[in-house]
Parts: sequence; C-alpha cells; structure tokens
Amino acid sequence: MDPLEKMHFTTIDYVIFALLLVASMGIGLYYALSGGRQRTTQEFLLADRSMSCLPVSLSLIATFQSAVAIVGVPAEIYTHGTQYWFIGCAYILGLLIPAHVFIPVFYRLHLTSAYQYLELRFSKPVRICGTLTFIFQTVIYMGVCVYTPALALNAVTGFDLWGAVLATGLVCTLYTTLGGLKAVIWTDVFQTIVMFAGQLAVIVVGVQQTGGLAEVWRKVWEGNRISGIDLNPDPTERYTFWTLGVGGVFLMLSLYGVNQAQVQRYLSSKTEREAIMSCYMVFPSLQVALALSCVMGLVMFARYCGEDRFHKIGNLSKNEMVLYFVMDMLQDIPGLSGLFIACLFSAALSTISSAFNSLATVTLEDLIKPHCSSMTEARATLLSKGLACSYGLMCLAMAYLTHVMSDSVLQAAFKIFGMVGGPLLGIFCLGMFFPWANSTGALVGLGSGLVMAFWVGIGSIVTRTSGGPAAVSHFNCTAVQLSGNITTAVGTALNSTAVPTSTSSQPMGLQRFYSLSFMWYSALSSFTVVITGLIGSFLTGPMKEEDVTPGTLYPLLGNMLFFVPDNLKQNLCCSTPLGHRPIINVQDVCTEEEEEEEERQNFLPTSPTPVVEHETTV
Ligand SMILES: CC(C)(CO)[C@@H](O)C(=O)NCCC(=O)O
Ligand code: NA
Repeated sequence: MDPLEKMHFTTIDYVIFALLLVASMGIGLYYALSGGRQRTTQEFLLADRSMSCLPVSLSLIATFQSAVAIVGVPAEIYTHGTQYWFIGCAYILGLLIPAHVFIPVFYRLHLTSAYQYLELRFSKPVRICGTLTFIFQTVIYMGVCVYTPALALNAVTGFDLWGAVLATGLVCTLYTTLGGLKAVIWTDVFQTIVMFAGQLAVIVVGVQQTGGLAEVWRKVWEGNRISGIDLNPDPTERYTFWTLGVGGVFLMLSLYGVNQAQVQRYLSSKTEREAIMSCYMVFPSLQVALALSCVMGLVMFARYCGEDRFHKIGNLSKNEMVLYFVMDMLQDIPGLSGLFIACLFSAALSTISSAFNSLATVTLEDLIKPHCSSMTEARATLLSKGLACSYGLMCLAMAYLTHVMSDSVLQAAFKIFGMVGGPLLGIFCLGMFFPWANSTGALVGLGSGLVMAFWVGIGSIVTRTSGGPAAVSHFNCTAVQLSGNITTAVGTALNSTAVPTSTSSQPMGLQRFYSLSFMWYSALSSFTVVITGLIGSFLTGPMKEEDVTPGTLYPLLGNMLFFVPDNLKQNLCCSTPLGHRPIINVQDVCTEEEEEEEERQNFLPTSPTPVVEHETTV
C-alpha cells in the first residue's frame, strides 16, 4: 500500500480555519453579554422561548448533519452508486409527522425537557430511564462527531489529530457555556452556511477539473454510479428503497420527532406555529444538504475514473477518501482547502454544541431539579453552565473511545441512532398513541426495546454482518480494475482486521437476524417497545383514558378510526382530542405578560394553524 503524500496547508487556509473558530467564539461572547446575559435557565437553555423559524430550521438541520455525513455520504456514493439518495423520500413523512404530531403535543405541554413528558404521561422512573437512555446515546454520538473530522484531516494533511480534537472540543465548550442556546442556534446558522459553501466550492471546482457537467454525467453514467430504484424486499440489504424510504422514516422520527436536541429547538420557538414552520423549512434545506453530498460523491467518481490514482484512492478508508479528493483538487487554489476544512469542522461544531446544551438541559431538569426543589434561579443557571462545560470535556474523552473502536463512521452513527434512539421513539409513541399503556408497561417496553436493539446491533458487530462489505456494483471505466480495491476500502473502513469480502452465502437463522440492515434498527426497536409495552400494560391493568394526564395523548387511533361511530370509539378509549390549552409547568418561570402573549399568538381563533384540524375531527 503506497501511502499518499501528505498535502499541505498554506497560511491562508489556516487563517480561514481560525476565522471559523473566532467567529463562533464571537457569537458566543455576543450572547453572553447581550439580552438577559444568560442569567436565567430560560435564556440559557431555551433562548427565552423567543426564536423565529428561520434560525431554528437551520439549526435543526445542523444538529444531525455532522462531518460524519459530509465525509461518509460521498464515499458511499463513490463506492456503491446513488441508491443512498433515496433516503430523501423518508424526509417527507419524517418531518410531517413531527410537525403535526410531536410538536403540538410537546409545545402545548410547555415542557423544557422532552422527558418531562414521560413523567406527565407515565411516572418518574420512566422519565429517568428515558433521560439516561438519551444521555447514553448523545455522549457516544458526540465522540464520533468530534473525532471524524480530526481523523480525516490528520490522515491527509498530517495535521495533529489530538490538536484538532482539542481545538474543536474546547472552542465549542467555551461558546456553548458562554452564550447558551441562543449562541448555539446562531452559530448553527453561520456554520450551516459555511458547510454549504464548502461543499459547493468543491463541487464547482471538481466539475470544472473533470471537464464540465456533461463529462461528469457521462462518466458516472458509464461507470454505473446512477442507481435505479432497488425494490428488493430483503431486509438484510443495506440500502434499498424500503430500508431507506421506510426504515429511514423511523430514523428521522427518532431524530426530528423526539430527540431532546430537536425538541428543545421547537420549544425555544416563539409560537407553536413558528415551531411547525421551522420543521417544514427543514425539508428543502435537508434535501439540499443531501444533494450536495451525493453530487460530491459523483464528481469524485468522475474525477478519478480511468486514472491510475484510482488504485490508491481505493485503498484509502472511506473517511479519508473525500478529504484526499478535496485536498488534491483544491491545493492549487489558495484558501479553498481551508474553506472545506472549515466546512467539515462547522458540521462537527454545530452538532456537538447542540449535544452539550441538550445534555445540560436534561441533566438539570430531569436528574437534578426534582431533588433540589429549593434551588434558586441563579444557582440553577450556574449549574447548567457547569454541566454544559463538563459535557464538553467529556466529549474529548469520548473522542478517544471512538479512536479505540474504529468503524465506518456513517454506519456507526446510524447504529447509535437506531439502537438507542429507536427505543426512545418507541416509548414516546407508546405514551402518545395508546391510552391503555401504563408505567410498568412503559418500563418493560423500553427495557425490551433496548435489549432487542443491542442484541441485533452487538450481534452484527461481533459477527461482522449488517452493513458488511456489500457486493460492489461493477465499474465500467476503461483501463481500471476497481472492484477489488473498493471492496478492500470498505473492509478497511469497517474493521482493521481482515473481513470476509465475499457475501455470496445466504446467512441463516440468528446469523440472518444479525445481518438485518442497520436502517431497520429504529423501526425494529420502536415496534418492540410498543408491542411489549402494550402487552405489559394489559397484563398489569391497562390505564383508563380518563386517568391519563390531559394533553399527553394524541388521538391517532381516534383519527384513524374516523369511520367508527363516536360512542363506540368512547368504549375503545381512543377519542381524547389533543389538549387545547397548554398545561403550565410549575417549574417554568414565566411572567404573566409572556403567558398572555403566548396564548394570544397560539390560540387566535382565526389563526390558520394546521393544528385546528385535529379539533374538528373529534
Ligand atoms: C440524519 C440524516 C440521515 C438526514 O439526512 C443525515 O444527516 C445523516 O446521514 N447523518 C449521519 C450522521 C451525522 O451526520 O452525524
Ligand atoms: Na452539524
């Protein structure tokens, strides 16, 4: 294996990278010194519930668009063609359902943490289990997020790995601790723009160097990179229309519906309407983000197709491929490689800053406050800043853990989302849609969902099945024998040790279960939670609809059974309409004027909120 010569950075590249860090710090400082100067938890954790939809929507996409997607998706397209692009189909339901089901329920309950819902609906133990599950998920995920760009940068430029990890981790900790959620949201806006600009620059230069759009198209078409829709129903196939378009909806729901990082942004919106609008606005931006990374993969393919270097690139890991391509293309254009590095780090910063703030929120609201009811506001604010800072430092430790257990980062992220986010999605669905579910059922459900998810997840890692080196579609580029090299590349990305490169034998029994595509993990584990949760509830005495806290149910069954007469529905316990008035939480410090203002904005009889629909269906 011939190591690629290290690229180098010019001064201007370093300057651009430094500007990103300085600008982010500046935004943090600005929000530390303006407005309420971060002296209340309402401001620090919820941006005073005053945000409008534009910054919120950009911040929503920034949260789960990390460097993992920026380096992972193009490498996926390069090696396996455009099948992955079909995940864009999942964005439709994956955003409509949060907008019209989860946001109205959470917003009207006037929550701070999504897990407060679990206590209102079930009990305190369920809330604590939910919170701990979320903390576990986020802490692992942020390690992957901070490590990925640093590793890629190190591999290609020789830039110090731990230096980059420390710089991002510390800068992010600082501006998150200083400026609170307002700083997190506004840095997200800035960083999303840098992210798009960096990717666009690479695409434009790449197309130009390949010889124009027509040439790029010819090469990717002849090279078999444009995938048709794959309707293979086999659930062990990594990416098919079903795994992406259906399994992907559950993934999106666990991220955009019930994940605290996102729920907190919905709750920071001025009105429910703004929150719903922001969710709608995520759709086009997320499609743009997806298109940019897919097109970058195609351009990368076209650029090297038919060249000698293809061999070398084939030997790189998936994480390094994109960076190599970028540095190779941009190194003659001063500043552009710096811009792309800034893009990569923007993606990482915007994800870990959301993680720090949401972790501080749930730790304070769900784990500490219930035990210290007499805490003063000043002390709570100080504590939340301390928490944001500690999670920031913990992130550095997690980066080290990721370093030890290297895996293909895109798959690692999807596995974390599915294995831990899936059961969380399940427990919220159980509570919202099924009035019979009780607290015991919820605990049993969450437990079995996690067991199921970890069984298949760990099983697949140990037996190296799910998402293992899938058959590589053959290349048509003249003069290059690629398939072998690419397969090795995928293998190297997955495991440092040898991987069986042939997947021709059909797995049987448990082996087949372990090879379930990781895109189904969310769906599998959330269904497990709902089903075992319902069984557990019926065995221990189902809840009566009238005993459930008002406003915590969403009349899904009632709406679905619209043809059933009302009195029969009453007997089936599925007729409760969605709460019309927010239940004010005692923990929230909100002045009366603010409440009135909110009431006025949310419940204007003439306001064309889509939610009005639910009221008429009853
Ligand atoms: C969340 C999705 C699937 C939305 O397209 C995408 O942003 C993604 O693939 N994320 C991977 C994880 C990450 O970027 O950290
Ligand atoms: Na991000």
